[in-house]
Amino acid sequence: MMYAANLFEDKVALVTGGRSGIGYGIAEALLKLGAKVAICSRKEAPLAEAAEQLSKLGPCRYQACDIRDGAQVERLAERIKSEYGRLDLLVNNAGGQFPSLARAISDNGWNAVINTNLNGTFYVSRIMAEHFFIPQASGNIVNIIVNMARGFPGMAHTGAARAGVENLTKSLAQEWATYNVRVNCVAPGTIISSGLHTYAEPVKALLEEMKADNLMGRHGRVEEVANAVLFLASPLSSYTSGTTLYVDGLDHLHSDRMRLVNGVRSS
Ligand SMILES: CCCCC/C=C/C(=O)SCCNC(=O)CCNC(=O)[C@H](O)C(C)(C)COP(=O)(O)OP(=O)(O)OC[C@H]1O[C@@H](n2cnc3c(N)ncnc32)[C@H](O)[C@@H]1OP(=O)(O)O
Ligand SMILES: NC(=O)C1=CN([C@@H]2O[C@H](COP(=O)(O)OP(=O)(O)OC[C@H]3O[C@@H](n4cnc5c(N)ncnc54)[C@H](OP(=O)(O)O)[C@@H]3O)[C@@H](O)[C@H]2O)C=CC1
Repeated sequence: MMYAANLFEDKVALVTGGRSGIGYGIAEALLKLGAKVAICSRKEAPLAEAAEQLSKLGPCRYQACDIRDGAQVERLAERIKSEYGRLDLLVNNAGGQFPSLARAISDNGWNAVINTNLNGTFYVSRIMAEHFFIPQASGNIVNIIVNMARGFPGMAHTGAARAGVENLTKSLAQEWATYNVRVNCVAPGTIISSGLHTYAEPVKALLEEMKADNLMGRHGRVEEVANAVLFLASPLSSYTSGTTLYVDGLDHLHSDRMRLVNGVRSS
């Protein structure tokens, strides 16, 4: 860890989807640098277990919350207010999707992915801004999206949702600059994390081919995504807002995304 050990001392951060994978890694990194952290996700038991582990590093509270439900997000904001009294950083990490050809995505499947990745991100951002960032006249939002720079064949729903988040980021960054709130995205490529375990064969088998395609010859690590978040969350990036930082070993410039379509076709 090369950032100053007290970089986030006295800062409070909310990491959605913080019970697993990339979100857990981000929460861990923030705690190591002195932050107080809250994590949320839908499944209470693994969330409580994650919070117990993370609490060994520093204060970590949890609350079950489906980011698609504004009322649950409001209750989460109230809880953060009563536990910590303020919020300095929101990491919109919760998200996901399933591989499918576009023509096979049901209306319900489409809506589930849009609601999770786009609507959920908006609800949490607006509610945390109203409760904390705007009254405090300070705040920071980092949205975890995905590399979809050249579209996302095989996961068109999430490509559309994440493109929406990227554009939302540009809008909120401008509207909320006056309140001293910065908003940025981190766009991971393929990262070795619990998220990848959710995919069935033969999509899983594609991961090796995708690794071979990558110009750095490997997949990314959770810590590499967390480090990008730390930079955007910190004063080291104080003049940066409305941008996207790729953590993808160049996949946004060079990758064969159609591999996924071929994998889904043969499944
Ligand atoms: C291959 C390399 C890619 C690298 C880049 C990206 C990597 C990652 O993002 S890894 C992170 C992955 N983690 C996750 O995706 C976990 C979270 N995902 C989910 O929770 C679900 O996928 C969700 C987003 C769809 C939300 O789930 P939920 O609301 O609980 O959905 P339901 O089970 O109620 O289903 C709603 C609707 O969606 C259809 N559906 C769900 N899963 C699939 C599937 N695997 N295949 C096809 N359709 C699916 C489901 O059938 C429902 O539709 P209807 O049947 O029409 O009612
Ligand atoms: N791993 C990778 O290669 C990449 C991942 N990403 C993105 O990074 C983020 C984290 O991925 P990763 O850690 O790998 O995957 P995980 O599946 O481990 O993490 C997803 C997290 O989001 C939570 N979550 C999902 N839906 C909701 C919801 N509606 N409300 C609240 N929480 C929710 C899940 O918890 P619960 O089920 O309890 O709700 C889980 O903790 C995701 O947005 C993912 O799409 C982007 C690019 C690449």
